[in-house]
Amino acid sequence: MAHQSAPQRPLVGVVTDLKEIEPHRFFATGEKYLRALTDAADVVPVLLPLMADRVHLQEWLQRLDGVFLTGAYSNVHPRHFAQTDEIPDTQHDEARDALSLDLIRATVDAGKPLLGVCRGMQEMNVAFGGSLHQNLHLTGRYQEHREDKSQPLAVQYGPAHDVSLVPGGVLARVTGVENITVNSVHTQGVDRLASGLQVEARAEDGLVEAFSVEGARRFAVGVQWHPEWQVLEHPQNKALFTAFGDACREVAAANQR
Ligand SMILES: N[C@@H](CCC(=O)NCCCC(=O)O)C(=O)O
Repeated sequence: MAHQSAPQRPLVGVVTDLKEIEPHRFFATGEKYLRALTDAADVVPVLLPLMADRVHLQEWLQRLDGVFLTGAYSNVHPRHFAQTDEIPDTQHDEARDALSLDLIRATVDAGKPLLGVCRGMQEMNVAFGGSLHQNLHLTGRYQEHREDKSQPLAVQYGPAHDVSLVPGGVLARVTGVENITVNSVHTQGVDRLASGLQVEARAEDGLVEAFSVEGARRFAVGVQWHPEWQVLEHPQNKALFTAFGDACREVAAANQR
């Protein structure tokens, strides 16, 4: 009897971060993202090392069924979206910028699903020509969006504010609700939204908290909050990961035909 290959869960590329752990450099990512991908999206995460100088994007994209962009304490370097000088004492990760920004455009061009969280959402906006506020709290226009680092993680990633979902939008359809209470762990935020991005959610202060990519052939969404945090305890966040996983399953099934 011919061997019937078991249905295989989609493979999803996860962009890593550069970590200096003396005396070496590592490419790493947060466990909570990987567990949300396995437990809520039901996909198999594959870490993508920050080796834009060694690996052609298409070598990955031809084999991946989707791409996931994690959050990170580092910030997108302002040279990618503004002429303003680098703000002193800001953590950057230029190796991640070098991979992520090109990978975002290539992923959407290839019609592969894309989900960006926090820094990943900010990268999507920059990758398509948008800009970021480098210090939301200094603009005088927004509520506090930073976490209190003196608090336990459960508080830092706990409920912080509500976001209103755009009626009829992707997130409204996926979650089935009009508002979500989200966590907030970010210093930067969307200033100019890139053309071609559709607002999906806003905070009470008007800050863009989520968008989708207009014209993307598959699911392509960025959210400023952290839906991966205790994802199974938050139905809307689980629905977001499930929708991303479903889009990746469509790609995987098409590739198996
Ligand atoms: N550095 C950016 C993005 C914030 C972000 O992604 N925070 C995540 C913290 C660590 C984690 O949960 O992975 C900003 O400050 O706006």
